[in-house]
Amino acid sequence: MNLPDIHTQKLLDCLTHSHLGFALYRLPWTDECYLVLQTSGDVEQLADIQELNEKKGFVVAPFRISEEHPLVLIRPDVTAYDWNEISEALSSLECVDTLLTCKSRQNELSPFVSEETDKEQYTRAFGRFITPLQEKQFQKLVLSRSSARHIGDDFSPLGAFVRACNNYPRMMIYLCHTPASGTWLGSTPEILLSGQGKEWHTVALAGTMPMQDEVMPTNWDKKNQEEQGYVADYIRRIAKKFGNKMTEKGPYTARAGQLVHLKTDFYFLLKNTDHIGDLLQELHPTPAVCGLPKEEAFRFILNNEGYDRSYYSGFTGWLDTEGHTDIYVNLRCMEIKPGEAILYAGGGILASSEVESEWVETGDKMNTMRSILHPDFISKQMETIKVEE
Ligand SMILES: C=C(O[C@H]1C=CC=C(C(=O)O)[C@@H]1O)C(=O)O
Repeated sequence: MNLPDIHTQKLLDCLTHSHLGFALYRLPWTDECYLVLQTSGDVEQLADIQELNEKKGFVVAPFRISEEHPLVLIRPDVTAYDWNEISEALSSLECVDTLLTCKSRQNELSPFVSEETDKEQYTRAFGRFITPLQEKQFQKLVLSRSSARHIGDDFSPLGAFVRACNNYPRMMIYLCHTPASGTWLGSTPEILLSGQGKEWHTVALAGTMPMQDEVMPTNWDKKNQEEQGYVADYIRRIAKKFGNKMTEKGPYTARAGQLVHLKTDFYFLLKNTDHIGDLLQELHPTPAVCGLPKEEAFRFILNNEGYDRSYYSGFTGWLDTEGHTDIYVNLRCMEIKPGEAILYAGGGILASSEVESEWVETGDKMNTMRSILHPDFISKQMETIKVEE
């Protein structure tokens, strides 16, 4: 994907610190992106996921809905597809001149935390997670962490979005901003729910290995298979509850950037598209980001993980049950703030998990975003890490 013309680049970057809500997203294996923009009023904030029933717009849902992290819906006052349409749509906005003068607000940077301290905190959290797993209170728990990275004043969120599109053809890439949720950029491999009419699709994605010199490893150990099996059992049950004629493909090895995961696809005929919010409510948070049993794991994570997941491991994407819906789990993502980016990643923990390999895995997952942070990284990355296809 090329960058749009310079005026459009500037406008899209300005939108990330404006009072408007917008999302730019590109679906896997496509080369053009969509723009969804709400041109007036505050974005809608919903009290719970079920309120998404019969709604249309771009959804940004946190891991847990709170006053600080509301579930937001961007009303599609303007929608456009490809840079030509997007440029035209933006240029004809009434507020275009005001937009160009929008300055980003100053932000107090997160205190510097060394890699060592990060690891110590993670290790302590791992200790809190592994004990109840070994005592069989949980079958699985997902432990995650965040890490702040400095970004220069000249950082362009749009530039990073385009780099992500070019580096990760298999992923859904999005750049989204609302005053209520902040600015987020992600490159996610995990569909939560997509479809149109009666035909719908969801996946069970779990288990991780690094790519081996552009070759996909397929030697999945018992821990990874078990971890993905839990997710698949859960998704299968929900898909059967809300759908008919379910078919299943997998598990198979699927690439996501410089990682591979185990994936099962579930295709089904949705009984009632008016209840999409109910279905999302039951799917989220899946055991790929939370744990089992679900409610207990959700509470355990909130009380013991030791930090705020915010919108990481929530879900995001386009919702339109009269057209097409493409909603993804918010993984391999970062929040962009003035001067810094907060990167997030986690991994499934079972009683047999080991802290060192889990720590390394979260770092590998964070590299998905880290590698698009700096413009000069693009050439370095081309040399050292081949682009996916
Ligand atoms: C929780 C994340 O990934 C999930 C998706 C695929 C594989 C995962 C794993 O192997 O643990 C996780 O369940 C993340 O990227 O932060």
